[in-house]
Amino acid sequence: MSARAPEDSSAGATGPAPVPTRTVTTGTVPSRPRVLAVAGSDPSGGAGIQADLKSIAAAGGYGMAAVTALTVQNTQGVRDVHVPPATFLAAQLEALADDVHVDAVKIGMLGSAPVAEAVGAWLDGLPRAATTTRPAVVLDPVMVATSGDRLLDPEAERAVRDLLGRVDVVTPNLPELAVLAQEPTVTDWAAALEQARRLAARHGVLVVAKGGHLGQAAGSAAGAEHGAPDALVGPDGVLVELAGERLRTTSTHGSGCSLSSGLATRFARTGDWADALHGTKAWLTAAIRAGEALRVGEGHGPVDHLVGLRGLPADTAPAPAGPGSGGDLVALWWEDAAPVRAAIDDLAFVRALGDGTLGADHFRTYLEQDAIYLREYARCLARASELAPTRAEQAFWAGGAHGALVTELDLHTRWLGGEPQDVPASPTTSAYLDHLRAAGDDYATLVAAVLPCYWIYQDVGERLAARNHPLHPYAAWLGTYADESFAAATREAAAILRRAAAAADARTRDRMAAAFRTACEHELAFFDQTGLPGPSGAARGADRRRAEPVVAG
Ligand SMILES: Nc1ncnc2c1ncn2[C@@H]1O[C@H](COP(=O)(O)OP(=O)(O)OP(=O)(O)O)[C@@H](O)[C@H]1O
Ligand SMILES: Cc1ncc(CO)c(N)n1
Repeated sequence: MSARAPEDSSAGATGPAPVPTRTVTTGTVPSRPRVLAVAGSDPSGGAGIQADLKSIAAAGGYGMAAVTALTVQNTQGVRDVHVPPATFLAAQLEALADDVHVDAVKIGMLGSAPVAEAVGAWLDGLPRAATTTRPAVVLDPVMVATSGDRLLDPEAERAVRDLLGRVDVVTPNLPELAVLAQEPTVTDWAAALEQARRLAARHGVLVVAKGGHLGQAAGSAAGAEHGAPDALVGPDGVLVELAGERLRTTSTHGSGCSLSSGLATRFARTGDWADALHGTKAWLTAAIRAGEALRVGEGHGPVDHLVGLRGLPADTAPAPAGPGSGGDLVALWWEDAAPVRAAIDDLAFVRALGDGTLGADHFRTYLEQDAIYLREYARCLARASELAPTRAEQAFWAGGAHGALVTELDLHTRWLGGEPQDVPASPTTSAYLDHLRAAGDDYATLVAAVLPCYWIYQDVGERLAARNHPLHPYAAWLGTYADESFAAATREAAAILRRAAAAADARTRDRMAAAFRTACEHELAFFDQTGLPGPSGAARGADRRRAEPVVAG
């Protein structure tokens, strides 16, 4: 399962091996990989082996753990560290290797140089690359906890650096990246990617550069403007870059541990580091978002590793395992669409609607197209009602169709002073409607295609409604967004989609994911069709282009 040979362990002494992102295996990829975490223990359950085991399970693997160190730790900090003899860790690793076929290894906190050296010796004894039996190895070079406490002796940094040539992927945060590269800590993302590339080239290893610490070094506490990007970087540069929304939360304790063990598990299932990082990032973002609700501790709380299990009705089995299906698919699809949603918030039209500077002509053009859209959208909801497998779902979609025609369309025509006359559907409106109709008789795909219209409207609307005030020129309009019954309908539509996804086979789930994503992109194009120029036009271009093939097809 390994992507590379372990020979070049002495930094820079030999030429680094090429680092492919897609591993050619002679065996089959296991659907339930056996994944070993070699890491420290965090009694608060958010980081270390406790996080790893939950993360591995959430990604569909079987988790095992060899403990390198014990910490006295809660969400506020690390009070003490006890490192048992390295020989005891070596005995744990040996006992496992004697008995269990390990598909992937994640290495976390090592604590001391002798422990790091014992792990290195164990890695050296594993079967060589290009066989079916060598596990993929991810190293999370843990040096400092989220709370700021040290978790590695300074003299052990060299021993961790020595492991770089023996692993497939290393996942440093920005300060750890600098220590490994033996260079100053960088403060911007472009410099981080360049530093990661140098490290990858020097050691023949793939580097996942993590943007969680961006903004901190520059002194801005939240760093919201930096986002939370991650990237997979090889010796020749960036292989995959994932934009990430920076969530305003303190629930990030153990996010690095969770990322690395999720990555190792997903790689063992797919054989592709880029896919594995993509899936892990989508899951982790959902897990960070859900962390606060766990209400664990007063400091940096844990992420909710099992976010994928929440919200599934008790009578519904989780979706069967398969690449990319890690529990709550609908939450993952929503997270996957985060860049599209961010681009909607960023549109000149949406900003101007929020701050009240939107011209009446632009608003009118938007409403006219939306009225045309709503009449057809109501027909799609009526079609969902026709296809619904239960009476409750049939009634729900019939109610949705009625609501779109009566409540929403009435509002439009009142605002416009009558039904739009002789206004043709724009290419953008037609393309969106064609996409909805393309689901045909496939109920699950149709439900996936119609949901973004509810969800994005409700989500964007919530933020717009928060900016309303009595003197706002569109006060009456923005007021309609804060409607709790619409929010409830959105939740119900999402629950129906979740049930449909849980019952669907893998091919249908793929179709559903594409229908959901494309509908999100049509939402972006729809909001943007009034031709209002905005500062972020270049960023939006990519999303618009993705929606275009649907117009052609
Ligand atoms: N506020 C946030 N919002 C969204 N994602 C975040 C946030 N903070 C961290 N992440 C993500 O969590 C992962 C871990 O990132 P980070 O750079 O914080 O690693 P770390 O310092 O090793 O983590 P740890 O907190 O476990 O020590 C990355 O995927 C990062 O993008
Ligand atoms: C045991 C352990 N490993 C790693 C981290 C880093 O988050 C931590 N806080 N505790």
